[in-house]
Amino acid sequence: MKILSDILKKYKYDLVNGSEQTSISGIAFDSRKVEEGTLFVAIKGAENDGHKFINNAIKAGATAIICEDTSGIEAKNATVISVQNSRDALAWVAAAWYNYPSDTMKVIGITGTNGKTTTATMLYNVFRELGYPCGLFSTVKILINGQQMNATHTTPDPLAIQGTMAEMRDAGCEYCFMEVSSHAVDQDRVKYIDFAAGVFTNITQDHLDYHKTFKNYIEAKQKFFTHLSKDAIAIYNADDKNGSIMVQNTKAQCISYSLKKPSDHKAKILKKEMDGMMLHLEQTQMWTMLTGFFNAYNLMAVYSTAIQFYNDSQELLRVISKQKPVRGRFEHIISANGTHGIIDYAHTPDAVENVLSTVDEVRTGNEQLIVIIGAGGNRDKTKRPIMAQKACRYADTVIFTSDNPRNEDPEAIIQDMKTGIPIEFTGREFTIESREEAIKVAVGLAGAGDIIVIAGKGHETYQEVKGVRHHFDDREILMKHFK
Ligand SMILES: CC(=O)N[C@H]1[C@@H](OP(=O)(O)OP(=O)(O)OC[C@H]2O[C@@H](n3ccc(=O)[nH]c3=O)[C@H](O)[C@@H]2O)O[C@H](CO)[C@@H](O)[C@@H]1O[C@H](C)C(=O)N[C@@H](C)C(=O)N[C@H](CCC(=O)O)C(=O)O
Ligand SMILES: Nc1ncnc2c1ncn2[C@@H]1O[C@H](COP(=O)(O)OP(=O)(O)OP(=O)(O)O)[C@@H](O)[C@H]1O
Ligand SMILES: N[C@H](CCC[C@H](N)C(=O)O)C(=O)O
Ligand SMILES: [Mg+2]
Repeated sequence: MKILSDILKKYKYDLVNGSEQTSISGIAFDSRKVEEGTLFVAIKGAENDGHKFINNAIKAGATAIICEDTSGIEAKNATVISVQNSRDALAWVAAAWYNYPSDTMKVIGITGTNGKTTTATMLYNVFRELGYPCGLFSTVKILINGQQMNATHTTPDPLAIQGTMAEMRDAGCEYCFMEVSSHAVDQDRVKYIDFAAGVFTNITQDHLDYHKTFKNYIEAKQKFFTHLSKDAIAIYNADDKNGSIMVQNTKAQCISYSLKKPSDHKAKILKKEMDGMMLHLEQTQMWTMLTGFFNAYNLMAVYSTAIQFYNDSQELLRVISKQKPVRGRFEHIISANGTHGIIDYAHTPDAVENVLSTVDEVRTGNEQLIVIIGAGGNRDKTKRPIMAQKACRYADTVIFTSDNPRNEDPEAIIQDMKTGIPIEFTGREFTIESREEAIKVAVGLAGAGDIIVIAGKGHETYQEVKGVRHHFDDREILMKHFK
């Protein structure tokens, strides 16, 4: 139990009804999760307005309400607090409820269109190997010193973040690595977290369904760096067109990394192969099991961040060079007869370009490249034809298939994609809506040495159709047909 005035101390609000001395047994922003004594925070969302559920929350036992609009509230005995921005207030009370866990550890937030999971996961693994207790928030999973919890979002809601971070604190974590999505910044999910560092990987087209314009998308990511404190460090990719823009308003100390320009940390790719590459970094040659220039950027992000907190460069490079690819990111499987399968989470035009151009660089040129690709439903529609166009640019054969159709018609999503097929490619594509069938056909077409890239779902173990998640795992299906 906590007293309302304690969790609102120093926060700007108006008391509309009741008393700030009200006791609170918990916090909820979903009326369906309210219990006796809960503080209910009403949020205006994309689909619903939490204000409509305030009276339900009170009936369910809420003793206090935080909201922006107090009209229509049948308060009776409930305390009603009016604030300017409920999402901001939710982030504030969530941090206070769990006694500010981010104050007790170094929290490092990683943002960017692509590379967040790869970078955050590698940082977590590197610091664990260096002997530090650590936590990780990622798209794939949440980890506390090796103990796994399921992830529902790339960056969860403020209550889930603060609650999990409190568990990290209780487990003695010294570091917490967290993917920070643009949705999370826009919705204040990470506000009032005391970040020790922020990392920017890159920004290219995605999420225009949500942000509407690329400019808004850039601004959402920039806001994350603008909110860092003067004691924090902002580490950014200087080769990205918007790298310096990200950090232009930050008070944090800025550190840059690059493969092309003068910067604080610089690397060079010496040799690239299917299963790794040789990098030159800090006067040292380092072999890594990750491949592709995009992974050289991820490794630079890892090194440039880690060296801020752990200053033995050689030891750091030794541990970084031992890192394996992250699940579903350029995951390479070879069949008994020598066909190569690559499972990758490329679900943006830039990621498709990067993965396929990398395959193109490491292939001999005599083998076939078959790409299986789809696009998610209820997400940015404008990226669909561009993803298709990129696939056709490098592949010999493209099989268009279903990803997570969500509430859209999978056939219509595929049709959107196919408008991006260049005329000269016509006739080299198939449409096989069933993803399993698409994988089976690709395996049937491929011989020894040929390469099948399965893009878009990476680590995912489900296919989401009309709100239901059916078990589906690209890796499992590929292995089955590889036998
Ligand atoms: C568009 C979006 O980001 N939506 C997220 C947002 O929901 P919302 O605030 O818009 O919620 P809403 O459904 O409109 O409801 C408004 C309010 O009414 C409340 N409500 C609703 C019904 C009811 O009966 N009672 C009630 O109180 C809701 O709990 C909510 O507080 O806030 C919720 C809680 O944090 C999220 O679960 C939800 O994620 C949805 C499921 C989602 O799909 N989000 C994706 C797009 C997302 O966030 N993706 C990014 C990563 C993307 C990437 O980097 O690739 C992520 O971080 O995962
Ligand atoms: N630094 C990078 N630059 C560009 N593309 C990348 C980079 N790193 C990875 N990719 C591509 O993007 C895909 C997704 O990578 P990753 O999961 O690390 O990104 P993410 O930012 O966490 O994605 P999400 O937004 O879905 O959480 C990879 O499978 C690969 O195709
Ligand atoms: N975090 C990303 C994942 C996309 C993965 C792809 N398989 C899809 O369903 O679109 C998103 O929500 O946009
Ligand atoms: Mg991710």
